[in-house]
Amino acid sequence: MNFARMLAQATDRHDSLLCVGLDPEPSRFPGAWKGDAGKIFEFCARIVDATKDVVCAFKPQIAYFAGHRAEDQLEELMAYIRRTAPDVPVILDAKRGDIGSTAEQYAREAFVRYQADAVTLSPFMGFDSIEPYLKYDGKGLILLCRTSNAGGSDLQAQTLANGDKLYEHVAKLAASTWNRDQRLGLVVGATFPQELARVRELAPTLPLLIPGVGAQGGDAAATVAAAWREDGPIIVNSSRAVLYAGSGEDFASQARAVAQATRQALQQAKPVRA
Ligand SMILES: O=C(O)c1cc(=O)[nH]c(=O)n1[C@@H]1O[C@H](COP(=O)(O)O)[C@@H](O)[C@H]1O
Repeated sequence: MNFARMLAQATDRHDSLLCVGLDPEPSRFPGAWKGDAGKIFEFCARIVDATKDVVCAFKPQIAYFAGHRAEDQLEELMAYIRRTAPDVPVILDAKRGDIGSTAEQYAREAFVRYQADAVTLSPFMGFDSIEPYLKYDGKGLILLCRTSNAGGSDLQAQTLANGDKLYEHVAKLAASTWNRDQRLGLVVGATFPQELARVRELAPTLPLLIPGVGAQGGDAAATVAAAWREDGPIIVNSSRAVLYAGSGEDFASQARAVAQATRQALQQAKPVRA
């Protein structure tokens, strides 16, 4: 099944706009697992078990695995999610961007090695750095547009010769010429609700991956108000606030409680249908 359809079904079935980000940091693991990079898979699998019925997606961040020489555990985790939560799409957060021949290898990594349903990409190197990923039917490509960090403004807020800010230009391209077969989405931080609303205006129906609620302080209600549309999917990511909600043996149920509360806050912020 393609990414867009999986996302729509998981969003509906679980009544959820929440994506749980899988950013395993061993130094924050509970109890006896603390500091043990050999427990990355187990930690993430427990989080998946505890939240799979309250999310619209999972988003493993590849650096948290690669940084600990734990790519094998990421492969295991991807297979585990596929097996135990087959209806939940998985976005591999890799933020790749390179010339076409190298991009082909990154695309292979995301979609063949890890079997992801979608991947995050940097659009900085232009369309030919994105094109190789389009060869994989049905997969979603989510381009960085207005990132959640303060430094995102350094480049993304610069005004171009045509009067657009760089992030606006990215949104326009993704909503038009670059979106050849309707598989592009955009990353926009919850920490910048005004820019989020602007991106939604420029790209009314594109899926928006919105990180920054939870640990980065973005507001769930403001996020939904700025970006949610009946025909424009949003995927609101929270990682650390969910993963490290508890530090004891009950960490998974604590994670579930925070995920449920975040999911509810997002649902409640949706406009009531007339
Ligand atoms: O592409 C992303 O997911 C991303 C883009 C962005 O602008 N900001 C951002 O925080 N992220 C990722 O989203 C997650 C946010 O984690 P928390 O701040 O712990 O919720 C991390 O995995 C980041 O790498």
